Amino acid sequence: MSDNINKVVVIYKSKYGSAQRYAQWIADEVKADLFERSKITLNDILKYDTIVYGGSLYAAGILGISLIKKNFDKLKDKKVIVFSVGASPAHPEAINDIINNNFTEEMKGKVHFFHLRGGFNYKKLNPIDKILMYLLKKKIEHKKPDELTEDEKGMLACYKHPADWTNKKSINPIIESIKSRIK
Ligand SMILES: Cc1cc2nc3c(=O)[nH]c(=O)nc-3n(C[C@H](O)[C@H](O)[C@H](O)COP(=O)(O)O)c2cc1C
Repeated sequence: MSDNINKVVVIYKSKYGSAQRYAQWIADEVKADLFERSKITLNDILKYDTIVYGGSLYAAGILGISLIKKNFDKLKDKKVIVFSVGASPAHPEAINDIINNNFTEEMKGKVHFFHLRGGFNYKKLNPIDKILMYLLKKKIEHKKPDELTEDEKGMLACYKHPADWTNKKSINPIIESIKSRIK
């Protein structure tokens, strides 16, 4: 690890691999330790100065965010960076919704938050996710074409053609945040 950054850990929870890929890219870039969420305890996390948590989005929730939420009292004096990974593009309304759905008021003031785009492959979903996404598709299709938002149109297109928006460059703001000493 280079001298100008503190001890960094990257923790992730992913179902189909996008959040894992981003976590791996980030950990490689700053030479941080990398753990899947179930493989690290709170006591181990407390040994680090900077905690980066990444989880993919399912029904507006960041997978495994309870690890940070439940223990925030013990983590709040450290630098905490959270990133979500989802099908939604990172526009301000989407980011606001993610923050409101997943963070306490205290976390909103202290956590450095980023949203990254993952991927979507309907054919590869497990049976339950497939049913959920099928129902979402039906709900979107029920709308009149001129009522569809750009995101909904984009989502419908993904059912036919798998999408992979993961892009190494999009981790750059997170890398900057890890390297900056300001908490
Ligand atoms: C059942 C289900 C619910 C989802 N809900 C959301 C969501 O609320 N917001 C979003 O942006 N993406 C949502 N997605 C898309 C996933 O977040 C996206 O595919 C992501 O890349 C998955 O990351 P992973 O490969 O790390 O599991 C959902 C996908 C499924 C299958």
